[in-house]
Amino acid sequence: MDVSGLSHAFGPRQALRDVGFSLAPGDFTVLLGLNGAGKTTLFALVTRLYHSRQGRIAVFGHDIRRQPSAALAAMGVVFQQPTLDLDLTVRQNLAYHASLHGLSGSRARLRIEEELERVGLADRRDTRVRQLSGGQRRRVELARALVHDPALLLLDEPTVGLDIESRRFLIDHVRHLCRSRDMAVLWATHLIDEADDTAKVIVLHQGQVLDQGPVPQVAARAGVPTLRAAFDTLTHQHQGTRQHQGGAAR
Ligand SMILES: Nc1ncnc2c1ncn2[C@@H]1O[C@H](COP(=O)(O)OP(=O)(O)OP(=O)(O)O)[C@@H](O)[C@H]1O
Repeated sequence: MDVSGLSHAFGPRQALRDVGFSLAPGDFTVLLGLNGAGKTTLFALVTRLYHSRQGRIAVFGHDIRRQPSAALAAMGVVFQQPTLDLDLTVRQNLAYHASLHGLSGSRARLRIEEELERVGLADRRDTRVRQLSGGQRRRVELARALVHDPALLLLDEPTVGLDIESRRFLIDHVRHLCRSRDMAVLWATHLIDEADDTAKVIVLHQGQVLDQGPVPQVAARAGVPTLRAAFDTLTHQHQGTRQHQGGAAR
């Protein structure tokens, strides 16, 4: 996926400013930012919930404005807010999604079984979602996002509200998928420890990308040993620059 020059404002509030990055197949990239950094706005633009007026978004060659169907077909999304129908069974939720993506009959059944098997929920296929735990629901959402075999997986704060075990399962599973399917993953979070040294990171703060790249490189550029320290350094520097600019303008 290639994003360049992306900006978005809600009235006078600038939520994103000139954001750019690229994701290659097999990349596990953490979009790291505090609450309000602009992560959800970015997801909304990439998934066409909002329209981008400034900038370009292309999903493996498909421009989101000119070829929206092809671009959306190439991505799977786990939104921040749960979006399963609680009164439908696990399988019904996935079947509905599969048919939206043009999968039906035996192909859909096969793909649903494969993904439920992978997240360890094949034996809950006929259970209503309402009866599942929070961690299990998240796993169903992940299976659903993958049913149509996307080349790009987007997850917005996927571990919020999960216990340690469910969180570990989700991270390990997604990292494994990334490697085994050569899938590009964008994992948005405010939890720094979800980006280990083998991940790439995009540090998003107050709508701007402050730095991006492999975690060790981002830390080295900031002149500190860890991503946590790099995040603090970058955000403090940014704060300083803004205050300086504000002062100069007055
Ligand atoms: N619909 C909206 N109308 C006005 N302002 C908005 C709207 N949605 C987001 N914002 C503002 O845009 C900025 C970015 O918000 P966004 O939700 O994208 O951040 P975030 O990084 O996803 O944070 P969180 O994890 O809390 O959702 C914030 O200042 C927020 O208040």
